[in-house]
Amino acid sequence: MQSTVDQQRLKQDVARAALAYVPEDSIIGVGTGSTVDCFIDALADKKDHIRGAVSSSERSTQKLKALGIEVFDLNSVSELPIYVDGADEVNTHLAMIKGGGGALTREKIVAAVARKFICIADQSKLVAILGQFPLPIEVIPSARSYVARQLIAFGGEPRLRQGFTTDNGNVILDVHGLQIVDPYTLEQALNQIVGVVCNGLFAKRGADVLLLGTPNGVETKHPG
Ligand SMILES: O=C[C@H](O)[C@H](O)[C@H](O)COP(=O)(O)O
Repeated sequence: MQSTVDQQRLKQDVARAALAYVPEDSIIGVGTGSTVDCFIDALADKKDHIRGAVSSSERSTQKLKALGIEVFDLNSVSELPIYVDGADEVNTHLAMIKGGGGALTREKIVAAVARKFICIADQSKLVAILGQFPLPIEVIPSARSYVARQLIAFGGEPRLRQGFTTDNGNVILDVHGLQIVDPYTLEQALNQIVGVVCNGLFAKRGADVLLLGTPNGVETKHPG
């Protein structure tokens, strides 16, 4: 059983390893979460070598700015060489479940713009089949009940994330009990439900590189 201290060290290890992918004089995409927090801390040492960042959440924006890293609006940036973000679960094809922190929609948008997605994660996130972690779905508030009924038809058990509003003013339904053997197809199908803004499956745009933190060092993985 891994202790919290050990897990934090693995997050710091992968965060530092991701710095090798940051091009000089670039604007990079930065995700959200506790692993990305470690990456932003590490990035501060390199801040004079980059132009700045596009952020996927208010949380990361505040942290970047506090460390003196300029944050650009995505609409003012035409290309991003890399996007660095964590995952709640990742499989060997580097498809992911994301959105545990509720930032999935902006994350998917920034990831879509980036040429390369670098996923940083400790070893606990690597799974054979996605779905043990409840799948987050961002929903327009007035469509909440309708979407929940549709999700039951997919075999899942949707639960409203209580007391939580996304940066976009929407709610999150966390879908429990899914065994996601075909993430690409499920991602497309969920997008067809009216009222769904975004789902937390990143399969169409999965990661290009996974930096996986293990007690024996950082392993670099590519889609299998
Ligand atoms: O909305 C949150 C993001 O998708 C995160 O990347 C994900 O939840 C992983 O976060 P953490 O690094 O804290 O486990």
